[in-house]
Amino acid sequence: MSEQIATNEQEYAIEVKDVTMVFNMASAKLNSLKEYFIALARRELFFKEFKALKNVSFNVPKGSVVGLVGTNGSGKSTMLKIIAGVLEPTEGECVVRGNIAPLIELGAGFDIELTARENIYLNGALLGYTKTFIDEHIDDIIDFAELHDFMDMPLKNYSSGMVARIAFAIATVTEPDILIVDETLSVGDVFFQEKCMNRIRSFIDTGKVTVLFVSHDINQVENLCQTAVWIEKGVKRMEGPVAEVCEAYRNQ
Ligand SMILES: Nc1ncnc2c1ncn2[C@@H]1O[C@H](COP(=O)(O)OP(=O)(O)OP(=O)(O)O)[C@@H](O)[C@H]1O
Repeated sequence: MSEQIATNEQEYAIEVKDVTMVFNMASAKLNSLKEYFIALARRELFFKEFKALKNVSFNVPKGSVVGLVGTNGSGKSTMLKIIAGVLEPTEGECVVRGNIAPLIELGAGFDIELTARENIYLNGALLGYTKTFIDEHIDDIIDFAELHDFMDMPLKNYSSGMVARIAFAIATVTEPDILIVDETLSVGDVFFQEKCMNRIRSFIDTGKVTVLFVSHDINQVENLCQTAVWIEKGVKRMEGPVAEVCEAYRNQ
């Protein structure tokens, strides 16, 4: 019996187990670090607890494509960051099996003083690629980003869309086990978005890559995903076949 459970668990790429995330928010508006320390010293600083996620649980089977839907501020990005290991949940745990390409906050690990080429090596190292691997793939990355003439320009002169192009190209140069896609692609132009979606679809077509997809474009979620999880005000409201969840979400 226990052996069967273990086998089933291995079939999940992601297990979100009873996750609660509490943020401490300062109750007063402070404009500087100086004001912060003065308020702290005077014991005038109070924090309010805010639960961004409340006992959320769901499983993502390996090779499945799952959409995460919910209105603004419902906790989707927080959930993705916990899964990607960027945030530690206050309670509960998240088990992830496989390597993740997190397409959230694209370019967050970049150094804007360095050139795009230098950032490819830096970000590649953060993603666990060796220098030899990047040497072999840098042309593919530059080709995909279509920024050949800008490779030796410091990133501070890049537009947000150009940064997103480089970041997406690096993160998806190899096939990940798990791909996490947030709204970030929306900063790219429509042609680049289409190119990114094609690459995401090609990963999905292999049947091996697990995809967790967040978008406010409900039609896109319906087109791409098989199942969906609806989170509202930090609580899981519904989980199931994508058409049913999206229908309920539209009619809320
Ligand atoms: N670092 C933080 N500190 C305090 N509160 C935070 C922090 N990050 C997120 N929150 C709060 O947690 C709640 C959920 O935010 P989150 O970004 O996860 O929502 P979301 O569903 O992704 O929203 P959107 O659709 O607008 O992107 C919000 O009320 C937000 O203000």
